[in-house]
Amino acid sequence: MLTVTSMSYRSILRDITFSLQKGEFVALIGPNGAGKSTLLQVAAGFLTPTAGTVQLADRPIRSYRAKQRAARIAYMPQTTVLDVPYTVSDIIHMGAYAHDHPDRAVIERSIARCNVEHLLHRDLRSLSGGERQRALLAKALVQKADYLLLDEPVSALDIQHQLEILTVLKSLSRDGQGLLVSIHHLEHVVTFADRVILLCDGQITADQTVRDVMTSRALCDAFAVDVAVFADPFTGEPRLSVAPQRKDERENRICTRIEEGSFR
Ligand SMILES: Nc1ncnc2c1ncn2[C@@H]1O[C@H](COP(=O)(O)OP(=O)(O)OP(=O)(O)O)[C@@H](O)[C@H]1O
Repeated sequence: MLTVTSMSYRSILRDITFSLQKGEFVALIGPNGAGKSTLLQVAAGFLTPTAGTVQLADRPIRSYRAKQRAARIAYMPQTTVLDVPYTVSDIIHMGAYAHDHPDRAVIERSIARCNVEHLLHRDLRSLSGGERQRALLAKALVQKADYLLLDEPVSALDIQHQLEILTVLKSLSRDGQGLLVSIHHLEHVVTFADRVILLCDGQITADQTVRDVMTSRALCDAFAVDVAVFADPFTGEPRLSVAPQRKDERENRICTRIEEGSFR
């Protein structure tokens, strides 16, 4: 288990406590500047908290050597700036650094899952934003880590690739990996996540099931939008609709039209 306890980071994060278990798909949501990227970097061991602890399997995350940690946690940043002539193939194979013997089957499966076969010999710097994001995600998958901490991994993808990649991530969690994924598209959160951590102004304001958070007043307060969650009439799956909050509602801090759907 990855456990964050009473963690603060400078003035950006305050008193953060949560845990991530293998097999969970946890969505990290919150407004711009709430601290999601910073939280992921601290949880992944790349930033040292100014208070509190981050433990991985009952050991401080910072006590792991880089290679040991890479075998347990794969972290994908929101943006990656690389000004060296690596091909996509080079980058993806770097993910295998965490293990003494590269797992060919996992490398091939990750390449296929992220749909980057046709890009393998391209210079990473020449790719489009979405192509680059899929290549870097393939690298993270190749790490075969127990936990994946992914910062907006589908933000640059077209809708088909967003759904394909989120389906892949969901299947990884079903197969036993623990995922903490920052996502701005609330519809995707409803469809794919098991649990939601809502971060507002550096503090966790909700850490509950999708059903609890995505129909709660907290969501409206956090984003100042009008939210409706309902059961898809054809499939029964949860669906979410968002609209700008009406001015009078915003001033009165009234959150309207939150409907409990009959989804699972
Ligand atoms: N290196 C830094 N120095 C100073 N302030 C920083 C630094 N990194 C982040 N911040 C600030 O910390 C806050 C949280 O930033 P962070 O990137 O973690 O937010 P976020 O929730 O990921 O936002 P977004 O949704 O826009 O990606 C922001 O106000 C940001 O300006």
